[in-house]
Amino acid sequence: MSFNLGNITRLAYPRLNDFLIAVMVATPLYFLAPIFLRVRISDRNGNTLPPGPPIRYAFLRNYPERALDYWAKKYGPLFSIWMGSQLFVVISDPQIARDLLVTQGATFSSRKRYFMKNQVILRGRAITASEYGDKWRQHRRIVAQVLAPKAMQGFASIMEYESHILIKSLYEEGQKGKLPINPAHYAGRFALNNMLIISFGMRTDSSSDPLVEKALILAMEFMDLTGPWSNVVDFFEPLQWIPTAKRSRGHKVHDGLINVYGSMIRRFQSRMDSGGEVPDFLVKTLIQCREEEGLDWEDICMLAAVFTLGGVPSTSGIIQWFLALIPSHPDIAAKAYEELDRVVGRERWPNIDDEFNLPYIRAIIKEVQRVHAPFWMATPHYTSQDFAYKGNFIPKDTAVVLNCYTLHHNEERYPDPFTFKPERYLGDDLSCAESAKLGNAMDRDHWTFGAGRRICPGLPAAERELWLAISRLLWAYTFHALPDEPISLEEYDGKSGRTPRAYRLRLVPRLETLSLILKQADEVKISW
Ligand code: HEM
Repeated sequence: MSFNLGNITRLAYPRLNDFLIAVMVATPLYFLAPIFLRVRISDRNGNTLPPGPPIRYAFLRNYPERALDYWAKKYGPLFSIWMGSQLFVVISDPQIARDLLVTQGATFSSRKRYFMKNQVILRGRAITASEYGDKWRQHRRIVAQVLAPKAMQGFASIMEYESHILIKSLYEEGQKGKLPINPAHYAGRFALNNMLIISFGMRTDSSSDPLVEKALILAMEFMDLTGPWSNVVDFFEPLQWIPTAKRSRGHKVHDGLINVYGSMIRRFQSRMDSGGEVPDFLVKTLIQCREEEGLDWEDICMLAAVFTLGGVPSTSGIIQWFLALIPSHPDIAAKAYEELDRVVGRERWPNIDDEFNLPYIRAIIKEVQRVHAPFWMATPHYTSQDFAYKGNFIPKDTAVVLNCYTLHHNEERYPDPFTFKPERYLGDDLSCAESAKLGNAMDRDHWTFGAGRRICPGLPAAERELWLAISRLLWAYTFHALPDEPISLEEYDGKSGRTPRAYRLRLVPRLETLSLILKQADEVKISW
């Protein structure tokens, strides 16, 4: 018997080659798959991750709320998604939001150490970047003294004054309705002055004060750099070693915050040291309790800065969204005018005490916040331990997103959700802060200020500012878009906080009495 070796090798080698090729392809795939595909994880009781897209994403850059809304419809009110190495769980249902973020607050209240926002720019500070724990509790307690609803009553006259100046500067610079204006700068200065007074006891006394420009640019740059989904570097850690232009922008924002707010704090401190009079506001408290509370220099600067970072683009954004919406809703403006004329009259404008007598104006403000929440994803929370919820496993170190866009367009809660319809809030007599505490989460007005232990501590301040600005704008003006400059209600600027794309409108005085009222107060300098 003779063996034909030639035939054997011809038969065996192709198989060997196929096998080797298969191994060469499969091996890297085996190691790379977890980088590109979702992995199945379950706890020891067999609870698995909430369902979600099969592949991992590097970033969701523009309009991420649209992708989240699509996935929520496809995978349900609790879905999960992998962004590189980071697992996210997305909540799109009010009861689940309450069960997890509120009831299980001890597990669902930390923050991810986002590279750009929390490491490069805020360096773990400014409350919003602090992980859940003693430092966060301490910083939140310190600012709560200034921001609590009771403390806000002390700022009522300041906010009334700033809303007066807002209406007046729009009147003067818009030449009584003759000139179209972009309201961004005016709304920004209104919100900035309120925050400067609460934190430093000072204000800018003209629209051209360089501090307005500096503070607003820093806040907008912060919003642009810190989207919860927009930076690849947040989800692929090795990239954090590579210097990039974006990272340099982040460092510049950090340095800008320390320089701008640090130099104001230093001036304040040297006045205190020399025995001069300084107002009794946040910065004084921070300086006085510095040693006792063990605050370092960056803690103080960032706590002062967060008032403008957190409070300015959001509050001014809602005022801008209101002004963007109202020209295309003359029927709603007409109902507002009717209520204002009937309840307040034409001889004076509304003030803080009128709020609960003007339900339609309150309803307009709540509806603007529903259809144009500045943060469609709030600020992601982070889990500090494993948790199982109705068969779903949510591991420790999961980022948890409140999907406000889908929550705010829930047909069952808000029939005809894409229509701007203030009427839906008539009969809701609660403030946003009270509404957030309701036992039935389905009854909550909206989720614009987040939820649970991390809920926005600036809520009482923001509500007052919005009331004064919007009720007085409605009392004072009629609103006109320019025929050849349509105002977009779809597009926006900002990756974390969102403000409308630049637009112009004309604000025409509605009543003769406006000019008399505006004469009652002028710009004043408040500094030290
Ligand atoms: C209309 C205006 C505002 C809106 C829509 C808004 C919205 C939010 C949201 C969604 C969060 C995240 C909540 C969460 O994690 O669940 C937040 C947190 C925060 N906001 Fe506001 N905010 C506004 C005004 C303000 C003001 C005026 C201040 C300061 C005076 C402020 C200071 C903060 C701070 C410090 C945090 C971090 C809280 C924490 O992490 O514990 N906000 N805000």
